[in-house]
Amino acid sequence: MLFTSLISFHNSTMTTISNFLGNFGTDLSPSILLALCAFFAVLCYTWVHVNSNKGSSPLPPGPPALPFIGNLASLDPELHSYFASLARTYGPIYKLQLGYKLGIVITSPSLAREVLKDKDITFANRDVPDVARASAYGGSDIVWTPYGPEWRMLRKVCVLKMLSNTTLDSFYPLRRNEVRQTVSYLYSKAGSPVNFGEQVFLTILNVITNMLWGGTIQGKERASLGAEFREVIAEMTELLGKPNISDFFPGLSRFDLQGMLKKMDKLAKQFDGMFEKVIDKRVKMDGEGRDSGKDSKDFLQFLLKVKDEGDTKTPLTMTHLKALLMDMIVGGTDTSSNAIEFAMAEIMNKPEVMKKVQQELDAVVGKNNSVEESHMHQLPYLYAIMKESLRLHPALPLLVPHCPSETCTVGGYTIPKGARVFINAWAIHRDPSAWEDPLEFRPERFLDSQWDYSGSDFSYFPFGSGRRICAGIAMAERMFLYLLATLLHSFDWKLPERKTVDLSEKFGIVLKLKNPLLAIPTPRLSDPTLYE
Ligand code: HEM
Repeated sequence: MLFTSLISFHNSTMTTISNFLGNFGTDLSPSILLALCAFFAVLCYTWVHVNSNKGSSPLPPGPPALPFIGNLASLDPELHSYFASLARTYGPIYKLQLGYKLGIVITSPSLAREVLKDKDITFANRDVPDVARASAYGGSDIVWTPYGPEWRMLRKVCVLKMLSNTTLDSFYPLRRNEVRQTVSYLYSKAGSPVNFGEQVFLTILNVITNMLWGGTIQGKERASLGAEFREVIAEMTELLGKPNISDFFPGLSRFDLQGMLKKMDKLAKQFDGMFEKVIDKRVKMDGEGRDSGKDSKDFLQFLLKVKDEGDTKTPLTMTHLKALLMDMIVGGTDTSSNAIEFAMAEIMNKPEVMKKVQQELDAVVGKNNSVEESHMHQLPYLYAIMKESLRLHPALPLLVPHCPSETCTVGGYTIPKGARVFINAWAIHRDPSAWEDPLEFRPERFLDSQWDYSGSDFSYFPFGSGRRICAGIAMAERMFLYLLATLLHSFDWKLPERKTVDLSEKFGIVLKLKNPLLAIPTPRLSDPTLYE
C-alpha cells in the first residue's frame, strides 16, 4: 500500500514537474527529471520549514500553491493581465510562491503608495534576475544596483550629463536632424506600407547613440544596423520579462535549464564588442588631441573623464561606464519606441482623434512650416494623447520589480526581505473605480491636466514613483511628443488594404504590440522642401 502510494506520488510529481518545465519551454530526459525530483524533495522540506517560521502579521493571501514549485506551473506568459485577473480573486495584495522565491503583487493605488512612497527606502532595491546580471555587467548599472552610494553616483552622472533639461536643450539640433531624416525617408516611401515601430525605433536609437558617442549611422547602414539592434534589444527585454527557473531555484541556476543565461550572454557580448570599439576609438582620438569638433562633448567623453579623475569614495569604473551605456540604449529605445507605436495604433483606430490632433497641429504649426520642439507647450491635445496612451499601455506594465531590504508590513501583511514585488501599474491604470470607461482610449480625460506622471498620484504612474522613478522622463517626453507631432503633421496615415488595427499586447519587461503596426504614409504638406 505504502509502496503503491510512493509510486503514485513519484509519478504525479514527475508529471507536475514535467508540465511545469514544459511551461518554461524546457524538454528534459527522464534521468534529469528524476534528479530534479530528489532536488525538489529537499526543497520541499526547507520550504515547509521556512513557512512554519512566520512572523506575527500573516503573509498576504494567494492562490493555492503546489509543494516545491508553488504557483509556477500556472503562470501565464502575459503576466500583466494574468496578475490582474488573480487580483480579482485574491485582492489588491496577494502572494505567489515562485519556487523558492516569494512574489508579491500589488494592484491598488493605496498599497502602491505604501510601497513607493511611505516605505520607499526599504523598497528601493531590486531582486536581480540572473539574466539581468548578465545583461548589465553583473548588475553594475542604474536599473539593477541596490539603493546606496553607488546607485546615487550612477544616477547623478546620468541625470546631470545626459538627461537633464539643460543637456537635452543643447542636443535639440541633433534630435531635429534625426527626425527630419526620418520624415525624408518616409516621404520616399509615400504610398507603401512601412513598419512604423521600426522607423520610430531607428530615429530614437540614432538620437541616443549620437548623444552617447556622436557617431551617426547613415544610409543603408542605418536601416540594417538599426534593425539588428532592434532585434537584439527586443530579445533582451523579452528575456528580462520571462520567468526563469534559475531565479526561483537558485540551486539550479548553474544548469541554466531554459538556456536563458546563455542567450543573454550572447546578446550582451554583441553589445560589449561594440562598446569596446567605440571606447577604443574615443580614447585614441583623445590621446591624439583630436576632439569631436563640437562645443558640447558627448556623454562618453564625459564618462571617461569622470572615470579618470576617479572619485576615491565611489569611483566610476570601466564596468560602470559600459553598464551605463547599456542602460541608456536598452532603457531608452525600446520603451519610447513601443510607447509611440501604441499611441499611433490607438490614433489610427480612432479617426476622430487623428482629425483633432492634426487640426491642433495645423492651427499651431501651420501647413507651411515644420514642427519644432518649441511648439510642444502649445499642443495640449497631443500631450493628452501621450498620457492616455501611457495609461492604457504603460511601457513597463509591472515597473521594474522592487525588493524590500528588510522584512516589513504592507497593508497589514508581512512582506519578507528579498521578496520580488510586482506593482501592476497596467491594472491600476485600468481600474474602473478610478477611471471612467477605463478601456476606452479617450485623450480628453487628460485635458483638464488633473493627472501628471510625476509619481505623486498612485492611480497614474507610467514612469514609476519615488527614488526609483524613471531617470529618463524628460528625454522620453521630448522624443515622444516631438516625433509623434512631426509624423502626424507631415503625413496622413492609413492601413494597408483589408487590415484593421490590432491593439493586442505582448508582455515583456517592456510591453509591445503583438503584431507590428504597418501603416502607409501620404504627405499632407504642399511644400516639398518641408520633406527634405
Ligand atoms: C515612454 C518612455 C519610458 C517609460 C514609460 C519609462 C518608464 C520607466 C519605469 C516604469 C521605470 C521603473 C520605475 C521603478 O522601478 O519603479 C523606469 C526606470 C528607468 N528608466 Fe525609464 N521609461 C521610459 C524611457 C526612458 C528613457 C528614454 C531613459 C533613458 C535614456 C530611461 C531610463 C531609465 C532608467 C535608467 C531607469 C532605472 C531607474 C532606477 O532604477 O533608478 N527610461 N522607466
